[in-house]
Amino acid sequence: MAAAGGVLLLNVRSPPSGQSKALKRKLQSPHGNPPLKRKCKPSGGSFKKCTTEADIREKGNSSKKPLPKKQLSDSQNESLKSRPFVKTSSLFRNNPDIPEIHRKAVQQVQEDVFTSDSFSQLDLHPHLISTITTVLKICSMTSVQKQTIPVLLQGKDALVRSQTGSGKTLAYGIPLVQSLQGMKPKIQRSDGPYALILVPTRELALQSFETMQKLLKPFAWVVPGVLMGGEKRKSEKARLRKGINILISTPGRLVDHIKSTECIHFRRTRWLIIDEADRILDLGFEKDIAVILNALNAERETRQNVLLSATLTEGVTRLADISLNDPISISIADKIQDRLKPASQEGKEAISSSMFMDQENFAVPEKLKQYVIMVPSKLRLVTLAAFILEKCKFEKRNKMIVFFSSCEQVEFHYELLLKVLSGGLESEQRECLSVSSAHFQFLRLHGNMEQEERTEVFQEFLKSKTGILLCTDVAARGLDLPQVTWIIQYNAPASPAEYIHRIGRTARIGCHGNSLLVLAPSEAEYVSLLASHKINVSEIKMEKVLSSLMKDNRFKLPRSGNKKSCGTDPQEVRERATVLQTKFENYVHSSEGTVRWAKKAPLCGERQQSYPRSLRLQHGASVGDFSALQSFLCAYTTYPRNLKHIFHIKSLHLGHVAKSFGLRDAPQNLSALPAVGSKKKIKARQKRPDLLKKTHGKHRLAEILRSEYSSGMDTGVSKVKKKKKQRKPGNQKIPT
Ligand SMILES: Nc1ncnc2c1ncn2[C@@H]1O[C@H](COP(=O)(O)OP(=O)(O)OP(=O)(O)O)[C@@H](O)[C@H]1O
Repeated sequence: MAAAGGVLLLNVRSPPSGQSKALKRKLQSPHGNPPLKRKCKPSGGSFKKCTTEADIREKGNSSKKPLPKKQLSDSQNESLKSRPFVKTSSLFRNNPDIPEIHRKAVQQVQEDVFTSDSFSQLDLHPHLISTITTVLKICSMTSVQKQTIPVLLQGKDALVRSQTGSGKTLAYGIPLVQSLQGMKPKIQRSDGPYALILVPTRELALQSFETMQKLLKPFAWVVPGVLMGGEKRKSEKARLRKGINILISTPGRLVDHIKSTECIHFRRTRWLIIDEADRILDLGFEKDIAVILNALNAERETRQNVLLSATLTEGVTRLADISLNDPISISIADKIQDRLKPASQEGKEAISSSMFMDQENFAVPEKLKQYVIMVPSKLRLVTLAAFILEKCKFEKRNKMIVFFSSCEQVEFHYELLLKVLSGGLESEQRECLSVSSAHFQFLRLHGNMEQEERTEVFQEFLKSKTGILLCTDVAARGLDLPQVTWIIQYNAPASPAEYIHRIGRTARIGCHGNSLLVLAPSEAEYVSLLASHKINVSEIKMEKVLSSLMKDNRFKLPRSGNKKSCGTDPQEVRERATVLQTKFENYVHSSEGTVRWAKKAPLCGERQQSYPRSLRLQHGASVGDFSALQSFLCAYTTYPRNLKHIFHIKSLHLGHVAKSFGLRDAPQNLSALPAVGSKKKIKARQKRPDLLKKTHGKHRLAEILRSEYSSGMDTGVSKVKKKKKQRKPGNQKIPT
């Protein structure tokens, strides 16, 4: 018997007393919202039994229907009184059909990662070769290294494309170190930067810095340094003053120093390396790059320039035009395609072949198995949880990254999964903590975290053999996290290129790996889109993933009699999924704060106070302006125009989506855009229509999403008090 609006009352064992109180409050309209629609009113201050376990059966067996309350014995009544009921919804009703995936299998672009050639074949300093073999423990070159290193050693500019995890960092790092260690007169620390390496994220900056440190071991007079935001500006200035010869930075942070740090200069900068070049151009970095190029050009005429990425897209042509001088194009996949072509075609191809000819078909690591799962919105959360349970509890030895489309979703799911799957809920602790918590190590990484914590998390996940990292695209590019076995894309990426980078966090340098893309039925066409870029995905059925719940008795429904579970009985799988969903909902509805956190932006001034205490303590102001659901909707509106037919906000059922955030109802009056900032800020915007315009709609969204990659300092609205350093006009002025 379903209550109004498809809501059921389900009796599950021992919910925490706090939760039942919260439920009562909810029913009494704690936020001033209208009370939830129910057919069954609570009697005598406690919840009346409306539905039992049998009621969640879609095709209910009449013999299993509950006895009416009046027919229950006194002892049964007593036991029911002591077992409060938990509201949940029907997960398996009114879902859209899951479409069949029709697409032809495509021949994926593949690259040979390794060559049999050793580094000793190159004209490198013997100490550099011994560092490569003893410190980095690398013997033979990868294909991209074999092709790139000689070109860069000749002093040429290059545009380098090779698949994720194929060794591009060393492809530029080795020739850079070879060139700088041999300079006469010997490089002095106080000379300042000879090389500038730009990367899109702080973690990648840190990683590249560590690689350079290793390569420079025998050449201690060449000093690498990193500027990445989040650190005190003062200490970075001090390091710049002392001298950094190989400067690794995120664009935003570097621009900040260009504008505010007197001692920064590029008089001797003869290398510019832009890693993840296509990403650096996205989301507004272009402006920063223009400032940087102007600063470089103003101080030195010639420079060797290198652009690298696994996905050099059209945007890079523009960057290549303004930053490269007669570059050599290196594309490993193209080389292989050429080899596979009949001899008669080769000449023709060579003439028309350009770096960007095949740019929309990206190479995928050979040992990477890609899967897709089609999940109706309501079932997303339980399916994700079941998948995590299967891979990280029952299979073990898995290390997983789960990508979300916003910082708020990462925080929210981190808390939710930690509490519910790791047995962090009070009620669970007694029964299950010892069993389950040992299997899960949840970590999270996103652009709204304090830098110190970001670095800690990154290092911890780097070193651990297992664990689940929930993150935004801040971890999608360049990060080399060993032994990652699964990549989950819980929200689809905005482009096939981003898909390639996300999945590229596994199956690196010839290793095995797996990826899973979660799509709603309305998003099924994304599979064809991937196929059009020569990306093949195989389907995993949602039912199969949910059946993992049969292995976890925490989600077993207390059944009438002693009926045994029968393997993967689909009905019991559904029951267990419902129990799990109920646990999520109980947690979310356990306080007003969590409900609001899941649902919508806090009111002005009460932002932090209403979040769970643990969150406030842990993350301080890091929980942003958005709630999780709102931020999801917001991100959904930012899919590019050419994907709107697949990801359109109108195709989402808000009530169903709310379920996947552990909410029992669709929020009322939810606008896709949040109430941004404080009353003061809003007032200021009213006075400044230009600002309002600037921060409105998509621009605002782009800014928010871009914050993932920002320097961590307010570079947009200039707070720089120091007088801007006057620079000589450059010979190649780039408009900003
Ligand atoms: N010649 C080599 N032999 C074995 N391992 C190597 C070799 N060169 C690099 N590696 C290792 O391969 C891993 C991936 O390298 P790297 O991070 O440079 O890849 P990438 O091509 O830049 O990937 P992405 O496109 O994701 O940024 C690193 O752990 C690196 O140490």
